[in-house]
Amino acid sequence: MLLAIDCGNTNTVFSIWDGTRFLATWRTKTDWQRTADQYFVWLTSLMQMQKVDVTINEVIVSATVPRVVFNLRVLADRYFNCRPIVVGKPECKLPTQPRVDPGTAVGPDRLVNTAGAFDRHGGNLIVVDFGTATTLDVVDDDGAYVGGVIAPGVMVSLEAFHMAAAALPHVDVTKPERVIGTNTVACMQSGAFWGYIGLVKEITARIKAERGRQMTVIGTGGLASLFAQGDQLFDRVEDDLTMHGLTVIHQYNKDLT
Ligand SMILES: Nc1ncnc2c1ncn2[C@@H]1O[C@H](COP(=O)(O)OP(=O)(O)OP(=O)(O)O)[C@@H](O)[C@H]1O
Ligand SMILES: CC(C)(CO)[C@@H](O)C(=O)NCCC(=O)O
Ligand SMILES: [K+]
Repeated sequence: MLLAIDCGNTNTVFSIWDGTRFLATWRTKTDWQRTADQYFVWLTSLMQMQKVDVTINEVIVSATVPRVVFNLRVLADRYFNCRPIVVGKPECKLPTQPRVDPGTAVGPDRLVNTAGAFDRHGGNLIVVDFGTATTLDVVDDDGAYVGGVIAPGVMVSLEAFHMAAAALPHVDVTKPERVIGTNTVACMQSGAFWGYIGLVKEITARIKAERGRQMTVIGTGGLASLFAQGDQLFDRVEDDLTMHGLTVIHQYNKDLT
């Protein structure tokens, strides 16, 4: 059974994949100091609670935080008796090589999103991922990652805003009733919500124009379904896209050996 681990700058998601479907998915805060033993205790207690009675013998990891990889390797080695595949490392092959400037270390999550989206939808895609950063990944017709856009994440900008301005509270993102806020929180929520709608609309339109073709836009990440309520931003919203991409890359590497 495969354990797929998607480690972002904020959260780390663990999913168990039985070859056909995800049996369970659990999320924890990303913390590079968490040890293999701690991961294992946490994971096994959740598995027991949800009666996921399987043996994990394969692990794939995507980590945007390089420092977490060490302890995840120890976890795989000590408790699951295997060497993990780590996306971005030379031993992990990708279905299609990215085409970017030499020396660019593309975030593994973006490579994984690319592989997952291409597997489901074929080429000419824009993947919009609302994580710690808001990223747009452009996928060519052959499935190659050919670049994109990195913007501050929604939570990052709201947190920075709260810290920088003495009179501004912390707010959660929601879809405001109206654009014109009549109190501070509503004003800030409107700025965050419609601001990001505008960002995604403008950038996807410009990407399509720059490439001179129609492209399918896929939204993923925790806030994608919220932003999908604001406008016709996406052709699809797929919350499990990154996890799906991990299973695609894992299968690809297995087939090579
Ligand atoms: N309505 C909401 N308001 C604020 N945050 C939300 C809301 N819905 C979901 N989220 C946040 O979205 C995030 C889940 O998205 P996702 O896993 O894609 O990103 P992340 O974990 O923050 O980033 P990364 O993958 O870079 O670590 C969670 O942090 C969750 O708190
Ligand atoms: C942009 C983030 C932080 C999004 O998770 C990650 O993909 C990353 O650290 N990327 C490295 C830079 C790049 O992708 O070009
Ligand atoms: K993510």
